[in-house]
Amino acid sequence: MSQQKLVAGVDCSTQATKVVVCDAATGEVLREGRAPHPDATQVDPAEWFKAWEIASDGLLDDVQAVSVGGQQHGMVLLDADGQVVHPAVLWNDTSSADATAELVAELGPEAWAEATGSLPVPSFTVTKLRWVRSAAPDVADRAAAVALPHDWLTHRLAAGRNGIEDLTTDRGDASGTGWWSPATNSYRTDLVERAFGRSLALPRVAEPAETVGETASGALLAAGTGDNMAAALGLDLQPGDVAVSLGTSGTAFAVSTHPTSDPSGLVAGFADATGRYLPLVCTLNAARVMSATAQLLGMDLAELDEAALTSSGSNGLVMLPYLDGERTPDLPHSTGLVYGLTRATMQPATMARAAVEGMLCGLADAVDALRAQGLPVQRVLLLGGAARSRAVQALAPALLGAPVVLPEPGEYVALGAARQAAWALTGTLPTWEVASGKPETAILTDAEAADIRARYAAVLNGTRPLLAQPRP
Ligand SMILES: Nc1ncnc2c1ncn2[C@@H]1O[C@H](COP(=O)(O)OP(=O)(O)O)[C@@H](O)[C@H]1O
Ligand SMILES: O=C(CO)[C@@H](O)[C@H](O)COP(=O)(O)O
Repeated sequence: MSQQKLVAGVDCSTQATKVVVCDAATGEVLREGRAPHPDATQVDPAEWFKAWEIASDGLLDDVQAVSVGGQQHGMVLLDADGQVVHPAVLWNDTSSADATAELVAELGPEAWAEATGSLPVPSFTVTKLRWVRSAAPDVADRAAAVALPHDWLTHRLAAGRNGIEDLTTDRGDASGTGWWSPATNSYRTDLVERAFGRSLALPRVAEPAETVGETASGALLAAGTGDNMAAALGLDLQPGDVAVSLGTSGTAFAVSTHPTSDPSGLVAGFADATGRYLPLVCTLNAARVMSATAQLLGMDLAELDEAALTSSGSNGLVMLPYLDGERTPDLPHSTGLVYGLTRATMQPATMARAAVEGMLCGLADAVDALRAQGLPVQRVLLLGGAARSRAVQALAPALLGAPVVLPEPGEYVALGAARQAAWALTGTLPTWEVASGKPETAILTDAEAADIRARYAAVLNGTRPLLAQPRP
């Protein structure tokens, strides 16, 4: 009789750490845990380790391999002894907006896209390096290495790792730094020096199925990856599939066998966790648009959903949901905007509907940007916390312009990390079935969706100078 092998996958995301323990052969989830993170854009990495300890408590006894998927881009600066010298500056911290403009102006958009596959936006780690130089020069002076959230947590979990020279990362997460080229599989250390004024130690880029260490209890540690790359693994994304993830960030991404480079900055030319590529568009405002609107309206998320579904439509009410500034379109200083208030539209249900539509219009533009890069969009797989919303499911097909598949609710980032752990453990990437649920019935016609998107585009384009003003 064959012995069941267990693997664990971790999602160290913006809002929480989630852990799943799975059967390595089938992917069946046997145990799960989660613990929240502080609600901030600069977070002491020790908080992630605390959350990991709580989320994994009592789950790991017989687990043979572990892998960490993590929120992309966050800057973790370490001194020569491997100690953290500043709270990690996360992907959704827009302090580096001016630094971004400087870096883009210095090299030019085409040169950045050619060098790294992407045009840096304030999320990218390279812009945070430039920012810290002037914002906290004493911190910059002490820094000897720079790592990403999943690199740091993997390092922290690895027993017997001695110092910054033992740090590891993977292609997927490295591709979001702004100093690694997916096309050539190599670091551009000149870009670190350009941003930071001097060199820093960088994690070694591990192979996709590599074992990079062992935990204190003797489980193998796989390379880990960025959260979107892990979700692609968890979904077993294939060409023609586009994943739309509605978590803290909104992302639309697809696997590709060739690298992309978009100097317009809309599509980031990332790498995936299998040796391929993962062109991706990311918005800063997704699930939290719904929770903030629910709070405004004095509703919980189920009531917001119900209100959005029963509303007769947004009737011309448009919400640009840039509550945390925005990344795509590149408007880091922007604030949100509600346009089209009349006595008829100034109603809770209409506002609920406009919030869901506004969030989805941002993602519809993201899916169009992937199409413009020549990526086929045969179907959209909806995931992330807000994919549980019935209103989202009902509005998404017509707004995104593609059939929507709803993978069964699950932690696909943690699952993808677990699948990578199984790959490192057994030497073979296992085939795990992804079960699909039944999405809510679609409620918009194509003509209605086109009208909503046209109004959204008109408000966005008409107010761009206003949205570029500094936030109050
Ligand atoms: N039914 C729902 N409708 C809308 N949003 C939801 C629903 N369920 C959960 N969420 C939201 O999903 C978010 C968490 O999603 P998740 O994908 O785990 O995010 P992250 O990976 O960024 O931590 C929270 O903001 C939560 O409010
Ligand atoms: O910055 C990006 C992608 O480029 C984000 O997608 C982060 O990776 C954070 O993701 P969530 O916490 O929202 O899952």
